[in-house]
Amino acid sequence: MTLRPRTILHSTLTPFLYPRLLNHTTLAISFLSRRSFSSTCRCHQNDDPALASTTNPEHPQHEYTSAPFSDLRPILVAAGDGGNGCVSFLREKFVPNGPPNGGSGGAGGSIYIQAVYGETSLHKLGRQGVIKAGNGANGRGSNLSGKRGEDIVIRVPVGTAAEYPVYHHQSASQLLRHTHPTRIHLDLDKPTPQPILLVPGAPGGLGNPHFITPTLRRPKFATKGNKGAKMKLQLELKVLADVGLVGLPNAGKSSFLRAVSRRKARVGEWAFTTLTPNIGTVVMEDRDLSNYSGPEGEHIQPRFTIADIPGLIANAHMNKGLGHGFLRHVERARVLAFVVDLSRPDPLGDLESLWAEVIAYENGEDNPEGLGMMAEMGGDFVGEELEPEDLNPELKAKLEPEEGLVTYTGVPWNVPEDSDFDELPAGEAVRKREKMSTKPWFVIANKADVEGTEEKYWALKKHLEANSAAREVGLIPISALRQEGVDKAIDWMKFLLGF
Ligand SMILES: Nc1nc2c(ncn2[C@@H]2O[C@H](COP(=O)(O)OP(=O)(O)OP(=O)(O)O)[C@@H](O)[C@H]2O)c(=O)[nH]1
Ligand SMILES: [Mg+2]
Repeated sequence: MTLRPRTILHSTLTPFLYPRLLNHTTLAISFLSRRSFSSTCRCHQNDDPALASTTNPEHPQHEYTSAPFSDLRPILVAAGDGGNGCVSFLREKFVPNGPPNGGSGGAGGSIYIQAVYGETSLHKLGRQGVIKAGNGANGRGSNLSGKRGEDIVIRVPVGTAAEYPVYHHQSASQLLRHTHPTRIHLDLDKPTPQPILLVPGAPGGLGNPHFITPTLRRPKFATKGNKGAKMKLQLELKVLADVGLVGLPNAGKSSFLRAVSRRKARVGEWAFTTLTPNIGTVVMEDRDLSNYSGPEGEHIQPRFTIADIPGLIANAHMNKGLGHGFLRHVERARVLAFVVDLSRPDPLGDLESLWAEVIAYENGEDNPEGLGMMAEMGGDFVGEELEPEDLNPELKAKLEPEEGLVTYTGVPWNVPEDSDFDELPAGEAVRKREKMSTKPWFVIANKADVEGTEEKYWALKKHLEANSAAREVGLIPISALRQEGVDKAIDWMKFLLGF
């Protein structure tokens, strides 16, 4: 991504200041008003503002630029082939030329996807190579239809999004054109009790009795089953948390998480200590539990979750897109908590860079071609050519599904009428991203125990208030290290989450 100059950052920051906090005065953060800062400090400050020196020498940069965790998984799925139709005739004593009785082939198995609690990673899926459903069995004589192929249900963690490509006119069967008219983005952010159909199994061939006509009483042909469609799916696991911590490397996000939850997040003096997202849970012991229910409906102590993601960096010395990639983990957070390090030379500039990253991510700027996630991962359409059988028109008409006949329960999207399979509206090709800039947000000003940070805190506060319509600015000074002020940050989270 290209970095925006400072002046632009101002203009992107300003309109989003406290959009949901207007006129809010009840949560008076009185401790904010005249907090005296401790002057004794244990300094973990990094003098080099460019952060380069904070990089752990034992973890050279190329190690972390390769995004080591498996939250994006291209997988190849293949529906089962249809069994062939059978050519057979009744043969009995005294019935020398009996009527045709070839059974039809069984349909191939379908591929389904289901989001379940209990799965935590997409790791296993990646190792399976092609995930293939069973083939339908061939039809047999005596009108015995072939057995259906076995279905496959891909179980993924709740929070997985699946994206897959368009099927084009010539290459897809009628069936697929009905079920998959366009690129699909499926967001499995809740468990799905019923598996969702991804690729329907291919239809089986028809046995020879289907081709009886007034002039042809004993057809000596049947049709072959269709080949099962294959396609490449991009699965993406997004961490689901109520609050997302967004900050530069070393700002103290993991320290904050450690201070407020039982999560033992790794904390280090170097940038990029955190390479995979951590989720911490804050249990609100002061709340009455009767009003809250867990995923299975049972009453639980009210709680919320906080996601600590790897640090975001605006500097060009990182691979393009690395920082943005992690933002997907806070994309679905309900509240954004920006963590700034008051001990750095320009906390305001840092906050603005963070906003710039968020907005660049939201606008898809890490992906200039606008081709969406598939392009990012180098994925492409690998659907097999499903040539229509070379059949006479009468037979073709039989194979074409009748209007309104092909309805698949479990497909959660509507098939648009008259959809043009070859053309995609430009906007739809771009991966859908949630609007992050409209979420409620506040700022955690960390490392307030370090000497000389008080002035920076007030300067930052003044600047935010001057640029905001809100009366109270959620800028909470804390020391994650000493666990001071963190309760106030939690209060803000509770408030913004509506507790
Ligand atoms: N003085 C002081 N140091 C702190 C405070 N909070 C964190 N630190 C230190 O700052 C350094 C970075 O802390 P982390 O919690 O690992 O920072 P992070 O934001 O998670 O960093 P990444 O995971 O690399 O993005 C560590 O050396 C911490 O001990 C604080 O409140 N005061
Ligand atoms: Mg960390």
